[in-house]
Amino acid sequence: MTTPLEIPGFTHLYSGKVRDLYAPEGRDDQLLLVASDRISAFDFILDPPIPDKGAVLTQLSLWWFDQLADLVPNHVVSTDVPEVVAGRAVLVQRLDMVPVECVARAYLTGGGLREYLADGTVSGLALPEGLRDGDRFEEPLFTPSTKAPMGEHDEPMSYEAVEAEVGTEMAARLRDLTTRILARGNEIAGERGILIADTKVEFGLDASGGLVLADEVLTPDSSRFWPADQWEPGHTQPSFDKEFVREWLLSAESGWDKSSGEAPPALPADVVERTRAKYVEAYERLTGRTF
Ligand SMILES: C[C@H](c1ccccc1)n1cc(-c2ncnc(N)c2C#N)cn1
Repeated sequence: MTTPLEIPGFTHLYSGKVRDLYAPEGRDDQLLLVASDRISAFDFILDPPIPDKGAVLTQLSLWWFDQLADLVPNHVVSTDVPEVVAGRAVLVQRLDMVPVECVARAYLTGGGLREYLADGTVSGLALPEGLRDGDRFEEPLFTPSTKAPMGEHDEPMSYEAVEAEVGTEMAARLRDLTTRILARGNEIAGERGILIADTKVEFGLDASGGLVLADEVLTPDSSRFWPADQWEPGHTQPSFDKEFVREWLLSAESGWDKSSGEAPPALPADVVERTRAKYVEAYERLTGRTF
């Protein structure tokens, strides 16, 4: 992992795969959430970073927070951030984070599909037989998971386990909000030719115990974005944003053997640029704004 960026007036707290968390010196009620240009695929952080990815996804998340403000309050305090992270950082209210990865799925794929094929359930929810990769659920499903330590995979969590962790009332609230956020996301994205297959959101509790939407929301890093015009159940769907990266890494040209466990080679410039363009395209199609 690279050395985290030094930001005068802020203390580095934690680095995730693609984001970093800082504390403002002298203020313990806020945090600075910084999105890097790092891109992750096949469980590796790839090289090189994708120019502007952090800024595009930060601005997209801020737009989604506004679209969802009638549904749930959020943790955004200000976008007046240090110049060195301008456009790709957000000052947020420090919350008591709920220890559950709140995942909602509108389509069956990824880890949910693997669990379904193994035992007919997703996060303990029994599903009908005969579902295929990419099939759409009538309503988004709440399929929570644990918050695994860095580098490990989140484990599916049954709804009963969520209730045991946070209580029945909070569990119901988490399920309701998480599924409604994805449903709203798909209402809006669907009109713009993008399907959001699934998403992970995080909630925290404010000082008065109120539930607040935190982290990032409905970005290609927290969700699976699929081009709607290529949706075809029965096989892996193309990723809206990572397809060029995946295709190149799996091609003979890269020389990479995915099963080797070795880190992938650096991405060629054209793959980097075309991937950057997909992030900008997602932002502009969803928000109607120019990046
Ligand atoms: C998972 C995520 C993370 C972000 C960036 C880098 C690595 C992880 N994270 C968010 C908090 C957090 N804690 C207290 N209050 C908050 N408002 C937030 C938020 N958002 C802690 N971790």
